[in-house]
Amino acid sequence: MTDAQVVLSCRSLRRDFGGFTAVNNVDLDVRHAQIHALIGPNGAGKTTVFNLLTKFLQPTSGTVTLLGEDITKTDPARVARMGLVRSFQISAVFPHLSVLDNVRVALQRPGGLATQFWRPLTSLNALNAKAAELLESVGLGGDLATVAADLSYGRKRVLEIATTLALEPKVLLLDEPMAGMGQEDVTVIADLIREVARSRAVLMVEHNLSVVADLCHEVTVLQRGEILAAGDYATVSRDPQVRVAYMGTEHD
Ligand SMILES: Nc1ncnc2c1ncn2[C@@H]1O[C@H](COP(=O)(O)OP(=O)(O)OP(=O)(O)O)[C@@H](O)[C@H]1O
Repeated sequence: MTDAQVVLSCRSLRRDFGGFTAVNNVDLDVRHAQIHALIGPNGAGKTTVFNLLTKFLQPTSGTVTLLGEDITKTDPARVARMGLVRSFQISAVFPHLSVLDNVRVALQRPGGLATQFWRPLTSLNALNAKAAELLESVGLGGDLATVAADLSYGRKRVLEIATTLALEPKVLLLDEPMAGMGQEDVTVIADLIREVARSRAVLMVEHNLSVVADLCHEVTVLQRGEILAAGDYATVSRDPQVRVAYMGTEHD
């Protein structure tokens, strides 16, 4: 479909839980500067695939490759340091810290831009400029002193994405970034994801199909742990099997 560089891929990925196969024979190619959606009904295996790619779960069989390196047996911390970063939901934000402090903390995490733990506390101020710049770039420049808990739901999500950007991901995995949002916030987050994906790959699980249609270059549909269809949204949404999986019918 495109020649863009593949930065994250898996082949024949499988994960069994006891006698139950949650993910089977999954091949994915996630490309630089593209947004790739992983969709499918509840229980299709999306979260398990995310866990396998980030190495929170070990595959039963198959391989995972990041930036040309086989990471099938690599531990999750190293995978994160290599640039595969997963954005968790809003709980990842410290509610009682200011917006600026949330990003300063993120900048100091292992893999963040600044990891000089041995420096005195006052040197944290040196991070202010970097944190402010990052927050400016995501549209939170006017909220540096706001306590995170006081942000609107949508802006909390923007902050949460900003804290993951502090880790300078090469591949960003987003788990239902639009969950629980009204249309106004969906538009803000969609614009942010589009911007973020200009310089990195994004793989996202998303239930909102109009967001997927609008935002994603490539769509992989999972059902019962296996790939049902893959391609651009127009192709995938025309697929009779996908229509049955989503709507229980092939008809409009
Ligand atoms: N640790 C586990 N032990 C046993 N079964 C599991 C485990 N984790 C997931 N499963 C099963 O694997 C299947 C896929 O689950 P998964 O959470 O990956 O689906 P999903 O597509 O993310 O679903 P949802 O959209 O509801 O979040 C489900 O049937 C689930 O019950």
